[in-house]
Amino acid sequence: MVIAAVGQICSTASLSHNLEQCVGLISKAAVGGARVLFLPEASDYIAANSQESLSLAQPESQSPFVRGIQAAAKEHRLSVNVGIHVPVSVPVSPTSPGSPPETVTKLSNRSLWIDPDGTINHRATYDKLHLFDYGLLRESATVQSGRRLTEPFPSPVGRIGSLICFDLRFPEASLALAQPGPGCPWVSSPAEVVLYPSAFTLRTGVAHWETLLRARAIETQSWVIAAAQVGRHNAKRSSYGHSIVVDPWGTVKLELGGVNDEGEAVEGAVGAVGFVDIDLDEVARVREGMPLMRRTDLYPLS
Ligand SMILES: O=C(O)CNC(=O)[C@H](CS)NC(=O)CCC(=O)C(=O)O
Repeated sequence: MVIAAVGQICSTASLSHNLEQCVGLISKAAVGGARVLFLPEASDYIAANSQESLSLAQPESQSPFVRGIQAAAKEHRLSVNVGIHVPVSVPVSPTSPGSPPETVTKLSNRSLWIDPDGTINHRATYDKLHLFDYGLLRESATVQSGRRLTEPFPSPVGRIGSLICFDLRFPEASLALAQPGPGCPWVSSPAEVVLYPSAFTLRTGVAHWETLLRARAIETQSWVIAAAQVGRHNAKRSSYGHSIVVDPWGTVKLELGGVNDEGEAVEGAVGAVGFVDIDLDEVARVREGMPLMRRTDLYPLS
């Protein structure tokens, strides 16, 4: 058994305030005996609009937010998974034939893994593949979709498959990580834990959040860990909260607080940290007890 901690924050456009929240949670997680802390998507900031989001992003290697998380992870000897934004240069097709190639700056919506010595595990970096365009939110206006799944990587709580938020609605991605068929390069070492750091909306959270997370755990026969943003980020935007850990049988092992109907976090929900014993034998027991032999010869995953 290894203790994992899940932290819930309310990011705003103030990176220093967001860092403060995360560092506080890293310390609480360490005091509680956790080996790993899972933090939400976009822990570095949630901006009020596209321009602000683009202007706040900093390269990973120069970001005071990332450095602050690295220093706190090292101080407390703890692994940390955290969601950030990083600028990326994206080629655009020339406006007229013969004009020079141009680029625009967009963002990667990135999940980072920081080891207990404070270094970034670059093999564990994942850039969100599916972008959320719904209602007033147009993620594709600022974010460039990632180019690949990240091969499941070892951690103190088992082999991890990283996905982010809206990726939750695409079961093929989690199946490829945790129940890979022939043709997946990591077929011998599938994920045992699937991550969905998130910032879900209220409307979709009430309707879908827990059901989707439990379904992903049940069908991948994996632990599912979803650290979530909660409460009001700015005048226009709130997140649903309810960070969850689900075991490979689909039982909810941990759930943190959410928001009221107005989108205000309930008492204690911002800055909450929860602890779960991750029992990896449970993955083996569930997978051996009920083998899910996919007929990917008839319905290929890719
Ligand atoms: O905006 C940022 O900076 C960080 N990114 C997010 O919060 C993203 C894109 S707007 N949110 C989601 O994917 C919510 C998905 C969701 O709510 C659903 O699938 O129902």
